Amino acid sequence: MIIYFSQGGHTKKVAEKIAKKTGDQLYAIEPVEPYPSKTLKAAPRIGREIATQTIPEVKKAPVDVLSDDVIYLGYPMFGMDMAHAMRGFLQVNDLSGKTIKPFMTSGVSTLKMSLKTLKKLAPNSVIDETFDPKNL
Ligand SMILES: Cc1cc2nc3c(=O)[nH]c(=O)nc-3n(C[C@H](O)[C@H](O)[C@H](O)COP(=O)(O)O)c2cc1C
Repeated sequence: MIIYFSQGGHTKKVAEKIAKKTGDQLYAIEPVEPYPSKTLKAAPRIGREIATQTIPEVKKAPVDVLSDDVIYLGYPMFGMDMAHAMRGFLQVNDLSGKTIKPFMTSGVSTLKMSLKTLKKLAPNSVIDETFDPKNL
């Protein structure tokens, strides 16, 4: 299963590329209050969430979304770390015992900059830090 958050579509594109290669299904996480798809409109909210360290409420995924042992987990980098919407997802969805293959899109930030947050929010998962969708 490929679980991703994408505000502006970049991460969605990468998720879809992974799906083509692996045949996995896609699940777009759903914030209770959706972000505008136009980045100019979404940016003030994202900026506020970064400044105030606010985690938005995110819907719980259906059980079948969480049934695979391997989860590809994708998010944009916002404020040099994992997008807050993905943090909200990990707070209400338990990925214990699973292998997480994380990927991200960003301007300049690296995946590594988000791994501390990922490990904190998925403490009982195996994180494949070497995963890179380009190598699929
Ligand atoms: C409010 C805001 C903050 C951002 N912060 C960062 C950042 O800290 N580091 C970075 O490399 N890119 C940053 N970006 C760029 C996004 O990570 C990049 O455009 C990403 O591909 C967006 O993914 P999406 O289209 O799937 O939402 C930021 C973008 C926005 C709108």
